[in-house]
Amino acid sequence: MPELKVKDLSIGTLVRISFSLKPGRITCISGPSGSGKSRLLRAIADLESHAGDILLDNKPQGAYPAHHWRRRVILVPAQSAWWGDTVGEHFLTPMPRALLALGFPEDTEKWQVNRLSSGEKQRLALVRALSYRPQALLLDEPTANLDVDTTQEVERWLIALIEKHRYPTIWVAHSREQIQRIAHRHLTIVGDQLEEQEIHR
Ligand SMILES: Nc1ncnc2c1ncn2[C@@H]1O[C@H](COP(=O)(O)OP(=O)(O)OP(=O)(O)O)[C@@H](O)[C@H]1O
Repeated sequence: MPELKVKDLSIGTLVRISFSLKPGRITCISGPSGSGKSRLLRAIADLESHAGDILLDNKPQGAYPAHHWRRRVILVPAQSAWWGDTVGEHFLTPMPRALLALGFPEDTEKWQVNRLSSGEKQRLALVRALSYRPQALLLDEPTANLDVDTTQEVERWLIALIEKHRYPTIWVAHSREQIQRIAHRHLTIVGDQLEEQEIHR
């Protein structure tokens, strides 16, 4: 997978921030509520207008039709939207292995969306994103609705996939313990900038 580069990006209160995401590496981003984590992800996903450059494999965001970029650099928001009636119709390709790995039964793709719990929605939104065969992942608090055991199961599953497919990944996280478990790099929003944090293990 290619590298994802953010150069001199300004969005909301963040001013001219730059960083690179390496293939197969997880960059955790943390920061106080309202500091702009979700907006940063939305800008990188080309869902909000912004100043500065974002490049995938050295090709700028503007060189891709927006819908192509959004499939490649895919955002999984904290609260996922579901537009169809059944789970399976949201997947680009059937995802039996991922569903099995997350402990979902075989008929999950036939489930009605309106029966899903918030934790099921959150995990199925990850499966849906992967069905689009992305080249980079932007994960906004992907385990926020999950209990401790399920959180660690999803972490292990995601880490294995990120390593296998070498997705450059941003993972917004609040929990210090989670960041210690999963991050290769940790950036925190401080004022209008991102600050590098040490990861204590
Ligand atoms: N489209 C927008 N236009 C102007 N301001 C916005 C827009 N979207 C969000 N904001 C504001 O920008 C700030 C940052 O929002 P954002 O959702 O990125 O915060 P966050 O760091 O993800 O917070 P949390 O941890 O609570 O989810 C907030 O004050 C929010 O109200």
